[in-house]
Amino acid sequence: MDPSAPKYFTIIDYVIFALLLVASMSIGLYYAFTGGRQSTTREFLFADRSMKCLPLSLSLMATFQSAVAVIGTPAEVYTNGTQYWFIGCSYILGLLIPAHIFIPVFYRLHLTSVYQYLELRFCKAVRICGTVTFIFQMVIYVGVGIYTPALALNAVTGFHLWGAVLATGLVCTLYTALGGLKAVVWTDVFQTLVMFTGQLAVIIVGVQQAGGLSETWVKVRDGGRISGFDLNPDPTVRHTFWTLGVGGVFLMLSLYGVNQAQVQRYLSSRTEKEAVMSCYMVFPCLQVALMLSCLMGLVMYACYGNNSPLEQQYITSKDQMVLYFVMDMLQNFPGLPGLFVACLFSASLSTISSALNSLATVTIMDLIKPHCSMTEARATLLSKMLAVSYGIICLAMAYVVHLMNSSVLQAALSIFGMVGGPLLGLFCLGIFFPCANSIGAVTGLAAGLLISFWVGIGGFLSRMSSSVVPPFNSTNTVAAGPDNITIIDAASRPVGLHGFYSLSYMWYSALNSSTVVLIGLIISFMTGRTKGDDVASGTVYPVVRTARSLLHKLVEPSACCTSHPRHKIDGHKEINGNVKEDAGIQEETETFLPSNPVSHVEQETTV
Ligand SMILES: CC(C)(CO)[C@@H](O)C(=O)NCCC(=O)O
Ligand code: NA
Repeated sequence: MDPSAPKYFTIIDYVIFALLLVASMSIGLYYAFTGGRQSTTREFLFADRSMKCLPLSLSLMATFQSAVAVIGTPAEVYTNGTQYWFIGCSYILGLLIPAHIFIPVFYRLHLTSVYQYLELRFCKAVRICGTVTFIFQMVIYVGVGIYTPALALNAVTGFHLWGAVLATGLVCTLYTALGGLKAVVWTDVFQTLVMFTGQLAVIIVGVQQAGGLSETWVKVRDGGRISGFDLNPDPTVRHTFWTLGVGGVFLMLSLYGVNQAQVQRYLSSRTEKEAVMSCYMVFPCLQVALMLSCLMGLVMYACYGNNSPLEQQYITSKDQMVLYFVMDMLQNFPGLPGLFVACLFSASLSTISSALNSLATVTIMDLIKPHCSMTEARATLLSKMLAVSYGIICLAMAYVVHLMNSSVLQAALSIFGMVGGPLLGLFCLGIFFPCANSIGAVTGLAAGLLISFWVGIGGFLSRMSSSVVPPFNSTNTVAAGPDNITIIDAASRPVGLHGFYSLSYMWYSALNSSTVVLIGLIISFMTGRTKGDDVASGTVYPVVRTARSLLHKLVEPSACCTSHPRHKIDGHKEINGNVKEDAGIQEETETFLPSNPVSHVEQETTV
């Protein structure tokens, strides 16, 4: 059979794909007609603040794991080897810090959106700047998320491009608008399982086609696809242990620490402990997801070696490789291509729905409600209409993405770093630096975004114009192990402004968040820093005191049994999350700052 001929779906494949959409829709309908029937914003946006950690952790993982990762990671591993796998190291600190610093601060303030924190800590203007930046980030990201699976499907199977975009966009918008956060979380759970199953099925069949496990291993090892620790400190090398393991921590913090979509899940937990647990449980889920997508890249290499379908010009971009591989290898397994396409779209649906729900949340809570009072029923109706509107805006954005052209994984992670990075900096400025003031915060954010777009767009343009150094592709991999790559890079290392532009995209988040903190502090000191007493209580994390008490516990282990306040949280287990004004938590909050906590938050949160 001619390998360049388009591969077609069988009827079973279509049925499986349709089943995914029907099942997701049904979950949406179920939550539209049960419980409180989505009649309050508390239910629609916060799932009644009663979620448990298992569904939450799967949902937390699903939010930023879209078809982009399912398609992009194997393509990356196929071309450049397993170096990217080291991003898994960044998950450790990238989740521990949110669990023990961001969640306690945000949860105890009873926020309605993470941007409300910015108003409590700084002022209304900072809150609005943060909200607008977030909306900008998520709309672009969702555009990429809707477009990616549809494009790959179109290129390989001839499936109608805009048909797929519209089908996913509309189904997703509908179940998000009908079922609220409960539907979003439970479809995430279902879709994550479909995603894992699809990937696993392809890997198993792929290993079989490559001649078994040991044969697969020999092929990828001889092909130089197993990378060791690359400890090259050069920040312009795209993927090294430092860019992935350290730069990745900042990326993770911007996503799992301060991104509204994730914080909303922490806030909808029954208890703070449950929120922290869900954050812990994301770790194994993320590692499984990363492992499956990296393995898929290796299996693909074992099957094609250096004769990639891209090289043979059966396809036109790296991002079509995974789907080509699936259609090529799974031809004789009716239903499996459909399962994988369901996997791909599951990954994206779970991302889009989380994004739409969080976009509706910030728009109502940060932009509308503070400025005009309305009844609960009105606010809920408005939230649903906002979810639909954002669905349509994101569909339009998919068209804009269609006009751009870049490797989807790098594009998505660059957006996180370019827009999420400055936001992370803004929150860090507030949480760790009591002296920072509002003017510093706004100026810092502006400076961070400026540098970010300068480097990001400069880098994009200079990569476009200087395709002198060919991307590391399969022709020169035969002889070149990972060491040779470094030499090629070093020889052509760019200088001056070009050096600045060629900063690895994995450092964007770190660079941009540090810029915000640095500029924010300088401006704060120039315009009169905030005095300790003027900082709203509970909005600052006491770094020094926590470090000192940790040290104390290490030196004197017996002291922890008497002075540790943990038993107070445990005492809450049986108390339902609604009763948060309980004395135990008040006391906990007081360990942050010794004055009356959350008094001024209440008017807005306990509607
Ligand atoms: C963001 C991480 C690193 C962790 O969640 C990973 O899921 C990923 O590479 N995501 C790429 C973007 C996407 O899949 O939409
Ligand atoms: Na997803």
